[in-house]
Amino acid sequence: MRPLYVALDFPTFQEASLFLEKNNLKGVHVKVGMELFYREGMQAIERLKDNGYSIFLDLKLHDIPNTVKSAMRNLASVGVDLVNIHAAGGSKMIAAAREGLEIGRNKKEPRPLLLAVTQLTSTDENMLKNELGIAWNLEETVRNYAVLSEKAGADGVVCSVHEVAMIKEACGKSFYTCTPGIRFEGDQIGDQTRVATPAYANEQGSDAIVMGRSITRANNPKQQYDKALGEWNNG
Ligand SMILES: O=C(O)c1cc(=O)[nH]c(=O)n1[C@@H]1O[C@H](COP(=O)(O)O)[C@@H](O)[C@H]1O
Repeated sequence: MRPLYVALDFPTFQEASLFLEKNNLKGVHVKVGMELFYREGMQAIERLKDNGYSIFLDLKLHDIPNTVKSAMRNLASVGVDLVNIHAAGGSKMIAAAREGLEIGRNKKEPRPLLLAVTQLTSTDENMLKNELGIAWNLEETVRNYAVLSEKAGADGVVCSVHEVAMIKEACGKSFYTCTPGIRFEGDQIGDQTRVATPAYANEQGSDAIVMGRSITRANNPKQQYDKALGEWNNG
């Protein structure tokens, strides 16, 4: 079954684990991002792993190749499912990230998959053109970054659901697509712009979805999680 990663965007490990326990979400797939990691560090990852969680470690590395390689070597040892970088770091940085992962991986476990963020799901056409100064349109930018990432050794990308089919066509069916920006019909979209429902992600063939606030900030998170899982698995 393809995973639904719940984004544990909480300020402390205590709040994150209380959330999982209180809502009977023990053992689900989770994503740890900057908010939690910058406070709790690798200990949080190790504790989640000890408790049987599958983890997407979302730190979106973007630096010179040598620094990214060394950082990835350290991150790899803990044995998470997925790690990510920004494709905008370029092909040398992406290749260095892959090298770091190969060197640092725990040989008893599968190597974490390396995903490159194409364009954040909060970015829209206007921002791309008028703030980032990118001449391609959004679709072309995402496609070009995906192709660049694939050639440089990434296992897949983070993108919006709307770009999955195009990326699979350009990079091959097995190139992994992880899609955040997931909302239920009628939800507040907040700071996201390229959003889609879990059902549409299923229809478009995403390999994994990431869902945060529509579950974590809901009145009944467990009910929303079950609803998302139902849509995601059955369309
Ligand atoms: O790499 C990511 O996880 C990511 C990439 C992206 O383009 N957009 C995006 O929203 N994310 C992450 O996915 C989560 C989405 O959270 P919600 O908008 O609350 O569902 C956040 O933790 C983001 O950091």
